Amino acid sequence: MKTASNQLLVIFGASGDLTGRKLLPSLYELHVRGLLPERFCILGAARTEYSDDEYRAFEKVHIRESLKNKEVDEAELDSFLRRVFYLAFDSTDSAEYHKLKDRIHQLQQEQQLPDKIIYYLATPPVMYELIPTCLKENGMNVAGSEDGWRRVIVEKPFGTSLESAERLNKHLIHIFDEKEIYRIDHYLGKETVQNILVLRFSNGIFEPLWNRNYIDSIEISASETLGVENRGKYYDGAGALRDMIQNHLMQLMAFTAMESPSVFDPEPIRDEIVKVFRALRPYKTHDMDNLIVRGQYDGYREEKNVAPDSTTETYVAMKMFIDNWRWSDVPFYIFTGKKLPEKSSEIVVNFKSTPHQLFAGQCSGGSCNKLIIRIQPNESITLKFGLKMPGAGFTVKQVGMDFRYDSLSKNYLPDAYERLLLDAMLGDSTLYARSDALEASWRLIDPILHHWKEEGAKNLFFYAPGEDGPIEKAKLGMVPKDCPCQSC
Ligand SMILES: NC(=O)C1=CN([C@@H]2O[C@H](COP(=O)(O)OP(=O)(O)OC[C@H]3O[C@@H](n4cnc5c(N)ncnc54)[C@H](OP(=O)(O)O)[C@@H]3O)[C@@H](O)[C@H]2O)C=CC1
Ligand SMILES: O=C1O[C@H](COP(=O)(O)O)[C@@H](O)[C@H](O)[C@H]1O
Repeated sequence: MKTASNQLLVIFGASGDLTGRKLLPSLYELHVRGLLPERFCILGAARTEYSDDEYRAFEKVHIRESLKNKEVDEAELDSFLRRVFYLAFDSTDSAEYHKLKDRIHQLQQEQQLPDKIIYYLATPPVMYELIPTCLKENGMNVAGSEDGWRRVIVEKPFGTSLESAERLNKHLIHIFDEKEIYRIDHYLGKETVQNILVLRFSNGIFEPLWNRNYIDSIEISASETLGVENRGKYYDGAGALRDMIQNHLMQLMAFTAMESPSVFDPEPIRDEIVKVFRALRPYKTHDMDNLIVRGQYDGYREEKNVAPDSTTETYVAMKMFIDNWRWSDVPFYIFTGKKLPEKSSEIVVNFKSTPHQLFAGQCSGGSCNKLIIRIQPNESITLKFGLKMPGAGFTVKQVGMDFRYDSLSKNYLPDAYERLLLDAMLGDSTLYARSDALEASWRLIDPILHHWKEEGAKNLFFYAPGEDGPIEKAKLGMVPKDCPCQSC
């Protein structure tokens, strides 16, 4: 396994939710597993005043909370926290960056760190342009030595429209090289998502069937039981289409639909992803209401920081097509929603049925041959097929062949952020989004957002928390018609 070189990670937004709940716990896990370089420090930055020790105490609580189901070795935790430092300053004010520059210099001297720095932007998105500008104005976007480097990790949302994503890309590329920019999509850090590529491209049995000749349709979903919680301000301006579909679910779609790269290297893989997005069939305005449904859970408008007349969607289901040789006319049903009956993300590949049905209970419409890739929770892969019920006659029953990740119990399943942080430290951008892919995905999403803006509440359906909008999904043809097998 490759090891990352010694380096410094600067986290902007260090007092925030993401840092406490995801970034530091993931870095702690990497520390425990011995995956961090020998000389590695984290410098957190935000406006709230803390000394190094106060900040360590503040984050210690969050790390413990985030790892509540695991045993935390206090000595390991303290040794990890000794790598953590903090600087209070206003990162929107270029004149204050000398404080950051001095602190970095001091840490590099004291901790004998090379001039290799990752900047992680975990701040409100309005600061994603400003922080890089300030870094450039203060000469901090380029390394001072030949073997040094700079990298920047940008959190989501990456833009709120095609125009803003293009503007942000243009801005960042003016300050950093494309290969120094890491646009995070935490779904790509999930083990099960990476396994889509291994399942498809390391097995001879699936790929010959992986096309329009044998596949009837594909469903890609992410259902959540939680509502918007304390993120009403962000979410009400975003909605499910921007929050989940434009990034996470479209990336899952790309992994499911892409061609095999000729080599397993970042750029060939990212080339294949962008080809999928460019082949997506754009929605014509008059089709949008037939091919996309959007809903809002009852009570959403009473959530904190949500407009009382909000038309923001908390649920979206859409039927997409990829106009290329492999997928022509195969529907991809993509859906996501908050306050649904269960938390589950999965990909279901529905294979075509046999040309003729011989047995009672056999599937007719689509097919009961399904490959279910369960992204979370209970990570698993299941193949469903029909078998004879024991006893007289020939009645078909659907059964499943299962692989469960927890059967590999000795192998630790890392959190998505662990994998992605480590990759950025190693300089591997395979699992990060490239600018052209992001722009191509926005190209599909933008007209839908415009259409909904014009429509207001028209065609927005309301659902009770705990319901999953079955009628609306059926409108798209997503729910199997009454099938004799009774179990698909
Ligand atoms: N939370 C999550 O689960 C996820 C978050 N994200 C993204 O990550 C980013 C951060 O989210 P989250 O942690 O939830 O947000 P929070 O609001 O919890 O944190 C924002 C951070 O930015 C800091 N900040 C704000 N203004 C300034 C300033 N002028 N100068 C310096 N620091 C500043 C705040 O600290 P202070 O007030 O002390 O200055 C705080 O540390 C967002 O873009 C979000 O979209 C993405 C996926 C999931
Ligand atoms: O990025 C986001 O993802 C989460 C869902 O992530 P998961 O890993 O729990 O599936 C979602 O709740 C949030 O709204 C969104 O911003």
